[in-house]
Amino acid sequence: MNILDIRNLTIELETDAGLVRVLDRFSLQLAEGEIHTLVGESGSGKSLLAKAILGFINPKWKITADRLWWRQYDLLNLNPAARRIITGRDMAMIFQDPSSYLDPNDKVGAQLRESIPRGELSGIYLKRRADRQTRAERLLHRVGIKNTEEVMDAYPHELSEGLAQKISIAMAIAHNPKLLIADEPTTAMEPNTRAQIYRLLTKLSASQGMSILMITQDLTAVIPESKQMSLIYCGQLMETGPTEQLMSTPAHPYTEAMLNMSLYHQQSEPKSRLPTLTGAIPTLQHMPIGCRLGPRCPYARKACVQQPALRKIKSQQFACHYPLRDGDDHE
Ligand SMILES: Nc1ncnc2c1ncn2[C@@H]1O[C@H](COP(=O)(O)OP(=O)(O)OP(=O)(O)O)[C@@H](O)[C@H]1O
Repeated sequence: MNILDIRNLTIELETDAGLVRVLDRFSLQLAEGEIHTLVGESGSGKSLLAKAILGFINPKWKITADRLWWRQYDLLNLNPAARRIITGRDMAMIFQDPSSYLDPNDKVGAQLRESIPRGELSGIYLKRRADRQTRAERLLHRVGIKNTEEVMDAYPHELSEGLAQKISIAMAIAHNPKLLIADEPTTAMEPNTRAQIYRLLTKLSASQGMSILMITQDLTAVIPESKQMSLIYCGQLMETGPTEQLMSTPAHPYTEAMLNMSLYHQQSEPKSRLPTLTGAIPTLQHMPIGCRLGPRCPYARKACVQQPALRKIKSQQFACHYPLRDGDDHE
């Protein structure tokens, strides 16, 4: 069952050059307990999508959607107070740089204790304080930290990058969210630490039935446990579906190009340059009309000045007039 259902979400921002569509009819569905990876180059609108889901919205942004549903809640039509309650209760986010999340002036223990929801503690002050401490230690155990006393007594800058990220995950899951948005949580980490963080997130998702929207810029960061994947380019959905299927038989030229790019980088001694995209990502003020990949796409033709509708082959969906594989049933 889809716990998050986004259909044709559009976000327009006011810039010096006028109103710009940073998300253009973007759709995404996330099932309960599922890990779904959103892949897109820098500036493609991934963080804005996360903000729209969490409700961190500037009142000046123009947001429309056929559907922006979280569980049974129609998020766009909730009043701000109700939305804040639902987001605070059900959702959490972690970031690329955990230190942006942690207060540098406060010891880790104090911050962890503070992250435990007040409503879950009862009794007199001394009991609540002791319970907070026990809950904080338990949180550390859940993220695989054993030397709890030492870690709680440290300031954030005294922690390694991986440890700091584990603390930010512990704080994010303190209220048992149903959705965790992980915005490039391992970028710039060394491979071992990266693998540890991924293992931890996968374990948490499996043990708590927590859905995770994993955000990344490149396909090499897509973990096998992420059964679903979506690719976004300049605010438009290019392709979405089962990760394995998209990796083995991409239908969209963008998915193919991203795959080629990641294969190229994985070669220890790259000999041949696999075909990827030419040119550069357009600026916000100069978005192409129709399919925004058009000017960089090797298969583009006249029809691409019209934005393609989403088409479907089994569970794989893509927005392309000239896909690498074809299907019959249109959505
Ligand atoms: N508040 C804002 N006002 C104006 N433009 C914005 C604002 N926030 C984001 N943008 C622009 O919207 C586009 C999408 O931004 P976003 O941060 O969502 O990209 P991203 O895919 O998350 O990139 P990255 O991977 O580098 O974080 C970018 O061109 C960005 O400059």
